Amino acid sequence: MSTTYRLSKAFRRKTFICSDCRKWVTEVAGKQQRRDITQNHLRKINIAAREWEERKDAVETGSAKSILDRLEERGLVNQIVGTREALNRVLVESRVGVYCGVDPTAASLHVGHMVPLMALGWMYIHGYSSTFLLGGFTASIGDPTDRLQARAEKSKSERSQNALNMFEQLVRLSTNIEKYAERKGYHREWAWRRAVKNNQEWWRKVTVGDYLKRLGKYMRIGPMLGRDSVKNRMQTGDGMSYAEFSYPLIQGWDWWHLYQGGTQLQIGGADQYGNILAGADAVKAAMQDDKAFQQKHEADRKGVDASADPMGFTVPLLTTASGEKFGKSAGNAVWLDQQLMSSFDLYQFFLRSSDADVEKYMKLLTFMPMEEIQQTMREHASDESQRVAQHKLASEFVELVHGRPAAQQAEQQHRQAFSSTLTVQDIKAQTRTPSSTNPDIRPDDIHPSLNKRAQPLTQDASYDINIQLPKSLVWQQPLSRILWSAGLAASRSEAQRLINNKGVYIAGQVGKDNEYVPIDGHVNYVPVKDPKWSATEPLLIDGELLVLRTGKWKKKFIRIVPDEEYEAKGLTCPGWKEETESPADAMVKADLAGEESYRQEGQEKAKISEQRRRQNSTKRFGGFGQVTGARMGHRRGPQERAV
Ligand SMILES: N[C@@H](Cc1ccc(O)cc1)C(=O)O
Repeated sequence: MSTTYRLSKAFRRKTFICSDCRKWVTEVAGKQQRRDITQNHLRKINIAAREWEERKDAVETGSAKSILDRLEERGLVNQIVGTREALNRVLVESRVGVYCGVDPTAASLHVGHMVPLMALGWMYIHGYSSTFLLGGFTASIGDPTDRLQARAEKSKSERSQNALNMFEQLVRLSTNIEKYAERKGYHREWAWRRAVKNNQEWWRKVTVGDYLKRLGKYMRIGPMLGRDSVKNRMQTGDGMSYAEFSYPLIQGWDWWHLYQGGTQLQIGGADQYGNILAGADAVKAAMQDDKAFQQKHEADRKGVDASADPMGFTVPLLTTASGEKFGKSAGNAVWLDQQLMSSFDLYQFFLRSSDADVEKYMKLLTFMPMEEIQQTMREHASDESQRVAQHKLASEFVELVHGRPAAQQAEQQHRQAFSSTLTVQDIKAQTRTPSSTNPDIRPDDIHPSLNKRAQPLTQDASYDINIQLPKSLVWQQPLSRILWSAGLAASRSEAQRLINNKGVYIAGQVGKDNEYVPIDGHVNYVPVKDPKWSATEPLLIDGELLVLRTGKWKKKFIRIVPDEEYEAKGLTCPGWKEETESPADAMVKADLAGEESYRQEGQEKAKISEQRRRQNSTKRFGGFGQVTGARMGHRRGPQERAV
């Protein structure tokens, strides 16, 4: 038997066609499976190989840009592991595989994750076989990169819930990337390959013996000890567990696993340079150890001009023009899950981008061609108040992550709610009829809300500007409580802070005697000045409609319904019945608390070791109860108990 045709000069897979029996042979762990091959399939392989050659020629003769040039021009490349020349060569030469991993440390991806995933998306739509990897196993160890303290241990059920959510999200995202690219003129080709994997799949089977013999044996601890994350932990942080110390090798093993199927490249966030570098060494070591693989690999690569070394690159950290970490809006993480952040809110988040940032975000976070971005910026410059570029960015991004119907709906709602000619009549119409007037929107396009926040009027939009609340939660209730129930604040205390800071507005007008009166024509907002103010009823439009705004952008049109009706509809919201804070709110809070402590770490190095010493001694005296007590206190303060 000999191999006459290999798909894998381009793909480098262990799949080939047997010259004797003319069948597909797939080799898995030394075992061969044979399948019939159709002429049609052969033809497709030939076409794909020819197209690749043509593209390669075009790049080599300078008539087309290489993928690396394209990524760089959009600002998607930060540091390269390996040399730029070698990386460019590899990418021009063959359809190498590429992967990017994400650890499910929360229930949802957030905006910051999107930068490396966009780089992966670009590679996918240029024909490189792409793996979206979920670090189900690695998350249980916790990447110690740039952290002075180990991540808080999560329960097994929380970990698996997070992994399930995020896996599903990655599947949806990879499909959306394809759909979105289609609209941008990148039509799916037969040779495009994408996969979503969970590293649990192989870690379940790896034995300690395998790991130590095939990888551990070759890795020197000198360079590993020299990494900043390790040094900082040893000197000023909490010390480091053996598992965390091994994290880069474990990530490296993932790469080795994928490398055997042709994944030569890894992409990561800005902080992943060290892990990718260590991973490249690990792959080389494991390859040296596996003589059989090496021989087969070399045979497969005959005629390929480029290096077979594992390579990679990192993308830049997403920041605002003023240098802040992007992805936290008014203290909240910008989640991509519609159950945690509605399309409307996500749209709004991007609508708030500054003029100095918007172009950069379009390059990093959309598939808009460069010419379209420039054209949009020119239009934007002619009247910045229209926020043309921000609207464009928002609608492109929402389309990418939530799909086109959701983006269209969010845009429509925004344009309406923020138009200067908005009238009470408009709001009444909007809250009475289903908010999705767009015929393209089907319930399947927008997945239903499972979360406990205020529910929308219709089933086919998750969170939106129109909500209903039961009368008992509004009537004679403090405004802070209404804000919380309406989803405008993550807790009652946060709501109270907003009111104290004069960040809450209510649709109405101030009458002759300085009293509030409801509006009836154009919508006007008055700031709530009195922190204890609770006189909401006189401001209800027609006795049933309340319009609230927090800050400049967040609005809710609230229709008040009898409690029985609210209950009959199966609706729920914070404060309703036994509901306390929703899981989503609790998550936002936990994340904020985490972020806050992370931010302070830099300044508090000395304090941390002091704290550790104190904690140790408390533990010795049975201080666990205290720790738990403090946590519970954080979740629900005394003033937040049910009234
Ligand atoms: N360590 C990566 C996630 C990751 C996990 C496993 C991998 O193989 C690759 C990447 C991060 O924290 O962002």
